[in-house]
Amino acid sequence: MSAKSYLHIVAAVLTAQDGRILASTRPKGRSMSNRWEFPGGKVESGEGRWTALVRELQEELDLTPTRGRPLIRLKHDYPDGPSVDLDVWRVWDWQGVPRAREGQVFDWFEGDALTELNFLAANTPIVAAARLPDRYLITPDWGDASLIPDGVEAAARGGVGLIQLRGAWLKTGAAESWVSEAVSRARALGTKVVVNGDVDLARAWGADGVHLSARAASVLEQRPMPRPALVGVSCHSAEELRQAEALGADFATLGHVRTTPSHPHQPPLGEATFFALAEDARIPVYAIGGMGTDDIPCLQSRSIQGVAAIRGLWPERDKV
Ligand SMILES: Nc1nc2c([nH]c(=O)n2[C@H]2C[C@H](O)[C@@H](COP(=O)(O)OP(=O)(O)OP(=O)(O)O)O2)c(=O)[nH]1
Repeated sequence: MSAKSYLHIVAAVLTAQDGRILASTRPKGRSMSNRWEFPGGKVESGEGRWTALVRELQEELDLTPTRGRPLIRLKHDYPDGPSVDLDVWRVWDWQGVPRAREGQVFDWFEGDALTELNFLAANTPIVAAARLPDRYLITPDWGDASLIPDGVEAAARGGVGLIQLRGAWLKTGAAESWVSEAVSRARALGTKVVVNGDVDLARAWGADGVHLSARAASVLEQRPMPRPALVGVSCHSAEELRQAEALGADFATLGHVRTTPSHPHQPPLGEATFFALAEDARIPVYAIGGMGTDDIPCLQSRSIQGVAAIRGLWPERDKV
């Protein structure tokens, strides 16, 4: 049997300096018209990916992108339409002012507002990737939770866009005040905060979402919090990734990629297995386990969201 053929599509998540993202409708007369999408189109035969993206943005919006990187790549089979291999890029810099050249409607949206638009069916994970940053910090499990708000603020100031609050301290009496302080300081800097494991606490404390273990995710039939809340799942295998996708999770962490002090006796996935699993995933994936910011360029060159880490991202104690 011959392998199914997929149309290679490039699309751009144009991200302005204030963080807003451009989305546009498919023009009348096209398939799936009026649904929202990210600007882009088919790669022509023999054309490079970036060249195709530049051409599509010039044709559709009169813009020339000048800086970008792969964001997410996934395949989708439309039941009554094409099978597409969506190769989506984050673009931060461009020349020109966008103008609709094909009768489409476009606008700039905050990340959360994107979840309210009627996007093409393939785009749910793309919207998740567009909303998520490349660095995901998990708080260390310290006895002294009073350091959490300052640490969270320092990390947010350093550009960490997503933080998971985790640790035994979450169950202590003082936790609520540390969490609400951390959430409000992070939010003021545009950083989101999710709570490890406990959906009720995440809701009660006004966090931006929850991060679940694969085991906790496996007993759920649907997302425990509706969008725009974020739902993440810790995955270690293809099976757990499929489970997270079926649940409608916004993202997964996958690891551990390398041996780490926190898992000294468990064999790591290793980079080859990590990349094989992550590139096959249909939701954004963060590499976890011995990873740091130095790994981000390599991960991004392969359309992987970024890194999740404790040690690799928690600010030095003297900066807290
Ligand atoms: N540009 C773009 N295309 C997307 C996105 N999501 C998604 O499923 N697609 C699909 C829709 C189309 O089947 C294909 C894009 O091809 P295209 O935009 O060149 O298609 P087209 O205008 O020639 O229209 P048609 O052939 O589908 O009628 O990829 C997205 O976010 N942006």
